[in-house]
Amino acid sequence: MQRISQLLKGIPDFVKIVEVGPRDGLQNEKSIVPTDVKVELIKLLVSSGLSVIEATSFVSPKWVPQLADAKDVLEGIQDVEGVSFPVLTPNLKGFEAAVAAGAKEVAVFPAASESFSKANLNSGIEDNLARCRDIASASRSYSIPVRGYISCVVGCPFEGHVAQAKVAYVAKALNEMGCSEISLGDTIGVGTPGTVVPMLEAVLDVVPVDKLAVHFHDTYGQALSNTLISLQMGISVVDSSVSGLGGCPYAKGATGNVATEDVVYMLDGIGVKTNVDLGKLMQAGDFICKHLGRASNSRAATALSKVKAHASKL
Ligand SMILES: CC(C)(COP(=O)([O-])OP(=O)([O-])OC[C@H]1O[C@@H](n2cnc3c(N)ncnc32)[C@H](O)[C@@H]1OP(=O)([O-])[O-])[C@@H](O)C(=O)NCCC(=O)NCCSC(=O)C[C@@](C)(O)CC(=O)[O-]
Repeated sequence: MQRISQLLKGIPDFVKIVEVGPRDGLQNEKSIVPTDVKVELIKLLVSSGLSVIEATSFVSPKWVPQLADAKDVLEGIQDVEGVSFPVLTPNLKGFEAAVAAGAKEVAVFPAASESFSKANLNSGIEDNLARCRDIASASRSYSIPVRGYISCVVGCPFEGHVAQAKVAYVAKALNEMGCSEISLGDTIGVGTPGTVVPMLEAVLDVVPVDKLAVHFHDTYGQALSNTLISLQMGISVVDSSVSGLGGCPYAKGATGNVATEDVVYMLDGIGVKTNVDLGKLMQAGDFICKHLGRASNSRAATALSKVKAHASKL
């Protein structure tokens, strides 16, 4: 027991979970999910206790048709108080539309890989950072916090391994432009603690730990190990997606983010507070999985549902 507490010593007492299911989770779904289903999903997630839920993106509907209803989604949750609903904005056009629709927090999303940046945003890293700076500067006049994502922090579907120095370069740029939080994304889920730790060390040299978040996709089943090692390095913000929804259009077979239910189950198990009720979170997961007609990718939710079904038969 003594040994275990030694190993868990560096882990923060409280972890903020940033739920990205309604955005990252749904953005690649082929069939358009109706706006009222998205709104209901967000409200169910709110009732589980989550304090930050990324609601949608103000991107080109030609690039991401699934999120073409961004304005309507924000309208549907405008009466919900006490929760942050950041939205993705790739350029000033998206930023202005988001502000007009009532967004109170936005996120920019450069990549650490040139090829991924071009595929995802039709612009290279430097051009994209210039757009992020424009958004960061516009946001100051509205007092709107800007979150910065970095995609491909350990691997890129086009270029393979991504150098830590490139990630640190983009992280430093986002920090200098005033981003309130910088989320490090293993977009295609190829990282292991062997690649994640050196990447985090390089970023921690240029950005304070309390500004960092981690964003792991679970393609190779490494997301929980990568999350735990990041917490051991002092990071206290974790992005995750209810039921592990999501994928990446540029990497065949890439899966969604680590499931929020699995993160909450692990954190509950090691005594770290999240203020998220796992049972209510599972109801949100059930709701969206039923709508999509598929099983949950959360191992914890699947196991707990089976235990519950078995108990109800006794
Ligand atoms: C950046 C652009 C817009 C450039 O796309 P572009 O085609 O180069 O844009 P453009 O400036 O040439 O304009 C072309 C058309 O798009 C319109 N347009 C231009 N901007 C907007 C906007 N904001 N909202 C709505 N419409 C817009 C613009 O008005 C014009 O309309 P038209 O005259 O042809 O009718 C495009 O590439 C785009 O929308 N990309 C977004 C892709 C995306 O959302 N990817 C998924 C999110 S990233 C991610 O998931 C990774 C992350 C963050 O989760 C981290 C991780 O997992 O690791």
